[in-house]
Amino acid sequence: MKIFLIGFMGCGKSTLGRKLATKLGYDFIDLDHQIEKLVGMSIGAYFAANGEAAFREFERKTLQEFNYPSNCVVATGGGAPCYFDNMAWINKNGTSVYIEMSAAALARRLESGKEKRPLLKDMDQEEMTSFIEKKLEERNPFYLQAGLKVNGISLTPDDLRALILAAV
Ligand SMILES: Nc1ncnc2c1ncn2[C@@H]1O[C@H](COP(=O)(O)OP(=O)(O)OP(=O)(O)O)[C@@H](O)[C@H]1O
Ligand SMILES: O=C(O)C1=C[C@@H](O)[C@@H](O)[C@H](O)C1
Ligand SMILES: [Mg+2]
Repeated sequence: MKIFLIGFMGCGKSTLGRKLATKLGYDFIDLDHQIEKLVGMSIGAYFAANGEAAFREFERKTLQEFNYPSNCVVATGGGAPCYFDNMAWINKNGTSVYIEMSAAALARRLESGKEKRPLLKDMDQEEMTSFIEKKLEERNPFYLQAGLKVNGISLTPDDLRALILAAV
């Protein structure tokens, strides 16, 4: 089974995904890290050098052309499902799981680590909360196409595994 974790920055795709993969005995793939490996720089540096549109193209190519093992957990980039035909591609090729959280909870979590996230790096808590609220409105129509939606607050890898296994 190929499990694609989707959701906003900070919802826990990378952190939970790695632990979930270990529990299932699956490979773990973090598409943001894969992109960083392929372009030879951080996502922040890639945004600064080439802009967001170039990043989205590269992200689509990486998502859709990666040679996935048959059993894996994939942490997608926060924006990946919301561009091109990526969400349809994800649903055609795997089981998608949306880790949902409120804008306020995401903003609290993202306070540390925002320098690594180019879309957020210059914002304070208040700006971040309203930016995330607006982005979630735009992105939810894509995220909500996931086969399964789970609440990301206090979500443990064991909870996530149980919810996924119950749903498939
Ligand atoms: N289930 C959880 N409970 C509590 N804290 C968490 C949980 N999952 C992640 N975190 C914390 O939230 C922050 C963001 O998590 P993570 O990097 O996994 O998010 P992400 O969804 O991969 O974000 P991005 O889309 O930017 O890659 C980290 O500091 C992490 O330690
Ligand atoms: O939500 C987004 O648009 C992003 C999320 C991160 O995972 C990275 O893919 C990048 O920082 C953009
Ligand atoms: Mg991540």
